[in-house]
Amino acid sequence: MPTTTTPTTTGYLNAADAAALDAELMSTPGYSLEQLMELAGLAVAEAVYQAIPPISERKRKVLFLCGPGNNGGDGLVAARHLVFFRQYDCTVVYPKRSNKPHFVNLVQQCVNVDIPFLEEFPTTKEGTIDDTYDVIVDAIFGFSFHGEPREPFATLIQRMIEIQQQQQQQDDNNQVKILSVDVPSGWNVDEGDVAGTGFVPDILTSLTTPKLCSQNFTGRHFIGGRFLPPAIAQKYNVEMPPYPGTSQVMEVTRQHIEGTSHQRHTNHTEIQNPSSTLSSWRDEYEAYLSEKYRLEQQQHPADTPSSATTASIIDSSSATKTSNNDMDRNDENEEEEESWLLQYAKHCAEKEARLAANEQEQYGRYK
Ligand SMILES: NC(=O)C1=CN([C@@H]2O[C@H](COP(=O)(O)OP(=O)(O)OC[C@H]3O[C@@H](n4cnc5c(N)ncnc54)[C@H](O)[C@@H]3O)[C@@H](O)[C@H]2O)[C@@H](O)CC1
Ligand SMILES: [K+]
Repeated sequence: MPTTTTPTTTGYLNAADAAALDAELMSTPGYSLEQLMELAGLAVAEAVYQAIPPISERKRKVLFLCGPGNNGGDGLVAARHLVFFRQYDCTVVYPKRSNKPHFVNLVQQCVNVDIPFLEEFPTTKEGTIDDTYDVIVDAIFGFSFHGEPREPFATLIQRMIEIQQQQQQQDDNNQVKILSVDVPSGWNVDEGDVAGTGFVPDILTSLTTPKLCSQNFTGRHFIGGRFLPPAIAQKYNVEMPPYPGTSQVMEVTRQHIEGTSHQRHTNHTEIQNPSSTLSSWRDEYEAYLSEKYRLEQQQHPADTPSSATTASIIDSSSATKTSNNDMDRNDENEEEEESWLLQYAKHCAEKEARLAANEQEQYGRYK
């Protein structure tokens, strides 16, 4: 059985621990890469759905940039699931295909649902970069990336940066959003964008638990990968988020300013009271929860729990945080945890029911 280095105590995994956890999980009887990648990819698809929800006028266009390893595999799985979510048209750029049977099968499954494959970043008829996508999913590199990106992936990362630079000049709400899978590609897994590329995704979906490089990420942040058994989570000091209901992801964005015109980069500086380095996803989540409830109450006062309930959710969330650091948690704290989890889960279930009703209505238009 592989041994871990000293796990970080921050709740964020460094590259060595992420690899050790991954190896340990795969060597644990009962788990397979295929199964975990399927769940990871499903989580990514759900994060896309939540961050860039369907619209009624047309299908959303999603471009997947898939790298040579398992991060790219997550992208292939996510593309297929999004097609089954119905309101998304997916295209995959997969320039360096793995010939492992699992990956060959994943490609075939995408082909079976008519997903087109490209070798390089798409261009328009005029030869310029095609930036007509609603979302670009960066599934190029994950936690095994090191050094400087080599071709053909360096160019794919460069294209994302160029699109971001172009869009900075435009005041347009229809900007393409970039969602990175697990790690923003090109970032050092422990230290972030030390190469100074300037690439900052709008959305990050961390798998299993956030990696060290995401400590100062201030865009929308989801955690997915709802499969870690408690013994491994404990060994690596990973705290699983309280995923609501059947969801494969949970948003833990530090400060999520919903409804503002979402200017990339300026969005990062608009954030109020940004926490400095966070101690765990819980800090991020608490700030998010408080902001989310404040905004939802403003927008739909009759639809959201009362401020007293909200305050108690957040208070007991803080209480849980303290108690979670204490392995001898008492019953009272467990009850508190249950109470805020249950309230939050109930709120999410109501919201999901509303979304499902909307979707039902929209689906009729696509038939
Ligand atoms: N345990 C987990 O949490 C799970 C992780 N999964 C995914 O697996 C990822 C890790 O997968 P892998 O270990 O295959 O690694 P990656 O997908 O991060 O990348 C490895 C590949 O990138 C290449 N590479 C590395 N540095 C490069 C450079 N500078 N230029 C060009 N190519 C370079 C390597 O040769 C290798 O082919 C995670 O980030 C996550 O997305 C999921 O699929 C399944 C569950
Ligand atoms: K990535």
